[in-house]
Amino acid sequence: MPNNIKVVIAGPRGRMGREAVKMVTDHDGMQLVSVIDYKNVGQSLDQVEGFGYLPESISIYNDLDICFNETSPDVLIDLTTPETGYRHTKTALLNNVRPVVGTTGFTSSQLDELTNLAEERNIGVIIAPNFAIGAVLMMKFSQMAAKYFEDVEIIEMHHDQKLDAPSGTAIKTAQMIRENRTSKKQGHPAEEETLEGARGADLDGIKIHSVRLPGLIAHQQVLFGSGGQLLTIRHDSNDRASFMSGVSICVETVMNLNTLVYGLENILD
Ligand SMILES: NC(=O)C1=CN([C@@H]2O[C@H](COP(=O)(O)OP(=O)(O)OC[C@H]3O[C@@H](n4cnc5c(N)ncnc54)[C@H](O)[C@@H]3O)[C@@H](O)[C@H]2O)C=CC1
Ligand SMILES: O=C(O)C1=N[C@H](C(=O)O)C[C@H](O)C1
Repeated sequence: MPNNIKVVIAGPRGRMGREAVKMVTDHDGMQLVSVIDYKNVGQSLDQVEGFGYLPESISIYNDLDICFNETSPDVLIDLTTPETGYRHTKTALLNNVRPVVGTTGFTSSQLDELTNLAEERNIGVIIAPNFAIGAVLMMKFSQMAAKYFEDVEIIEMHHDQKLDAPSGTAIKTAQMIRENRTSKKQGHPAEEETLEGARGADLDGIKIHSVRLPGLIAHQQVLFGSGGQLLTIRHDSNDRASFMSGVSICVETVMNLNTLVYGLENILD
């Protein structure tokens, strides 16, 4: 396949952004046409530390409208922060650039607003809280298990530089489990927290516990319990390369969408 999908990446110096720059640069069917950052604006990415391997110059922009106008990307990959990612996604839609969003931490009203905007503009968007295929399977297996186990708690564990809690993956997992589970308040009916937060966050009765420690990357376990048995479904991303095949699938798929898709599981066969 020739270099036919033109891609811009927001957040290229980040942990995920650096992997995405490599993935797009190495991909025969994609061309990195520009990046969005607030540092080194007007310079070329190959002059920035860690990007000396790039074979050609890639302009760094801060203003999205100018970037889109001058480099005509088809797809924006956003790997930034919740506030910036939301703003970028909206601007991309208004410029007919298709967003593939890995950034987590959007509120449900922001997701609703972006869904409506995509529909109005008749343009595809993929928002994927987790691009790792193994994580998608963990979520799907958990959704299956929820038919048989009504008591479940989620423990997500991430590196200590993560901004949002709970993780986007944990929220998506709970939402998928909720589809197969009768709403239930778990634990003892009279249980009380003697230390606030001890029982974790609550999504329709599903408890979510967030761990943040140096040394971790991205891990989650979903625990299902019933009389005399415990089922644990666990996924570990030990390297951010684990997310890149999912990013690549999303970039290719978003070219043929005209609505917003929330979750990689919705586009995998
Ligand atoms: N969907 C998925 O599979 C995954 C999603 N993530 C999410 O991706 C996002 C990024 O994660 P990391 O790379 O670990 O974070 P990071 O902190 O390493 O990178 C974020 C980057 O965004 C840049 N940035 C912030 N504001 C900006 C702006 N206004 N314009 C341009 N760039 C800006 C920062 O300079 C930084 O380089 C997070 O929301 C995280 O939760 C992370 C891993 C996997
Ligand atoms: O910030 C991260 O690192 C990750 N964020 C995503 C999330 O919030 O679920 C995906 C993955 O867990 C890594």
